[in-house]
Amino acid sequence: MRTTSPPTPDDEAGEGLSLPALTTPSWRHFGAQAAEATWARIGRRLPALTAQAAALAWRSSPRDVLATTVLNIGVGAATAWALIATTGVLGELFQAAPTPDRLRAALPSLVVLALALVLRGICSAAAGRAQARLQPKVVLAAERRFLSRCTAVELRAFDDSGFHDHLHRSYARGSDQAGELVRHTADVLTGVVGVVAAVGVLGVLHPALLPLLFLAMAPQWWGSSAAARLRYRMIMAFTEGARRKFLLEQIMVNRDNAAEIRSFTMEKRLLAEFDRVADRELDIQLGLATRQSLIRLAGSTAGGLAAGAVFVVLGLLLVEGVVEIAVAGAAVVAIRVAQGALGGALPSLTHVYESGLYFADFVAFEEEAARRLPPADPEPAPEGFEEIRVENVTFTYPGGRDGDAPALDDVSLTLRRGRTVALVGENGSGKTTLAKLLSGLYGPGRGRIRWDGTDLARVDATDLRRRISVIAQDHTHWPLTARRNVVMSSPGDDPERLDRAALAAHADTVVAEFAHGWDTLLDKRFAEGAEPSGGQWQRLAAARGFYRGDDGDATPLLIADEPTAALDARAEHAFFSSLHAHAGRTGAAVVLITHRLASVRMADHIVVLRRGRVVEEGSHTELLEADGLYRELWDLQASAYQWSVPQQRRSA
Ligand SMILES: Nc1ncnc2c1ncn2[C@@H]1O[C@H](COP(=O)(O)OP(=O)(O)OP(=O)(O)O)[C@@H](O)[C@H]1O
Repeated sequence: MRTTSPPTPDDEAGEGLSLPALTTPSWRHFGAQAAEATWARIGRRLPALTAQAAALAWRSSPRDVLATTVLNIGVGAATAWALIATTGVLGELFQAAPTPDRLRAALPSLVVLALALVLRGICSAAAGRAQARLQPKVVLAAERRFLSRCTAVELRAFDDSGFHDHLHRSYARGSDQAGELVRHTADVLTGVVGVVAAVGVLGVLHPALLPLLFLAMAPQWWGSSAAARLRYRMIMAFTEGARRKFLLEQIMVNRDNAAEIRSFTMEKRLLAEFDRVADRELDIQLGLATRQSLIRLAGSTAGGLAAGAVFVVLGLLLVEGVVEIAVAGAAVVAIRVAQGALGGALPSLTHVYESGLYFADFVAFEEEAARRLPPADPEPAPEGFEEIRVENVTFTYPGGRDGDAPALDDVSLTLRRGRTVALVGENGSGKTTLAKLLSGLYGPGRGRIRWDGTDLARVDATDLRRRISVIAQDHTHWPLTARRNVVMSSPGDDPERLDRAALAAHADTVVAEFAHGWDTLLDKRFAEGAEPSGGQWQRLAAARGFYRGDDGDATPLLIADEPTAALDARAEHAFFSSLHAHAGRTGAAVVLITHRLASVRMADHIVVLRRGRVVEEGSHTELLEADGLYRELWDLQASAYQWSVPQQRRSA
């Protein structure tokens, strides 16, 4: 017989994880566009991008925009002034006179030069400060607009995978890129002002000097564009690797995975996969460093040759008497200034283009979100109802394929105040979907839901939801105190109402066990935070629903979607009793969704769904007599309990 020895840690590391290929993210498209951008394309888009950046910045802080612009122009003016003063200084210094006389004559121009440089420094520092204040304001304003859009769109937008992708792309890059766009645009402005100042001064000194300036700047232009393209190509080459690395990091640092990583001894395999990806990233980075050095070498060689050519031409102009020596000296300084300004502006130009692509996508998301807002000027929701009528409602989730069956198909039913209706049916039969329509989260595709005479399609959905309390199947674990987790469902903080809600949901016993009672923070990420169990969370979510529903007539509908899935038998029984008591005491209509048919028995009316259609309805007794799907499900659950007792006795 062959025996196999258990794998050693080294075997496990060797196996790796063999992650499959990732799908191409849509934002990669922008990286590709940036990598292929030519100066002509950038130039064509620049006016629109600058206008967008200016509008965005203006909305965030007009004061800082004005300061940035005016101070940058001040930097340019001071630069021009300093260059002209330099000509004056050089002109006096090159006079044929004794040195002390020359120095004395140059002194006024020297003072002007010093003043111009000081002014330039002050303007430059103040412009930097205004720019530094502007960027975070732009990011915050963009984030705020993004979040307000996300929370305002209709819920169905989240079921559309296209919208969802767009949302995540905008979330990941949009607001930051808005800030980058404004920052780089301001940097371009600073650079352009510097170049314009140098060009202006050279033009005044002698127009023949202008071609020299362009000759000196050409290698820089080339080097900058080559470096930018190289950078983008490398980023593109490693995008997939970076995403894999991120994915692996997320698996390893996520608390939810920590237990399974250890149980299945995945540590070495995860690290081996990480090393493989990281080694490839390192190779690419080292390759990038070498190629960047080569480009820098080529750029500086070309720059040196251009500088040599400039000096030769300047020398010829001097010999021919076209320019004086002072002008030639000032021209050298002006060319250096222009080169410095261009060196700052060129990389920013490519960044403006790249940020602009992301920002345009961000703006497109905002426009799309605006199209998905609830209708404007709806009617106010009715205060209450005697009857809710669901009439021939058909509903299909957005993003489904043609031919997909609707989640609800021609469903009709009636709810009345003070009565409990149970929705039952197998998984995927449409119960939760119906509950979401009843709670005003979705509107029906066809058919109507009416509160007495009012069609809910016409009313303000937010206003309507204020009158409904929901105990959701997938409730949120709010990172708040136990008290806030419950009372957040209604304005105000009423201790007696909190006690009643906790009692109804059996959350009082849960809270009694927390170290700080109601003031215990329910999130382990915070200091002294607690971690309730699934059933404890469920009781708190139920208390939240009861708390909201306990306000007289203001909340006439309570919907409980599988509220007891995680509860123990005692808590479950108590919960259903509370639910019925709630309907009796407040006069609210209660909708209960559950697979526990023993509890459904207590409902006033039971609706059975199958594949999105109502197939049976009536009281428990009527449905048992009808001998249909409900009977079948009931018998299955009942037989499990009847069978278990003799079985246990036999084995005892
Ligand atoms: N957000 C969604 N997008 C697309 N389809 C959905 C979505 N939610 C549910 N569905 C589909 O709608 C149908 C009804 O689902 P629903 O959640 O209403 O069933 P259910 O009766 O509540 O099921 P369960 O008992 O498992 O909770 C299912 O086919 C499900 O796949």
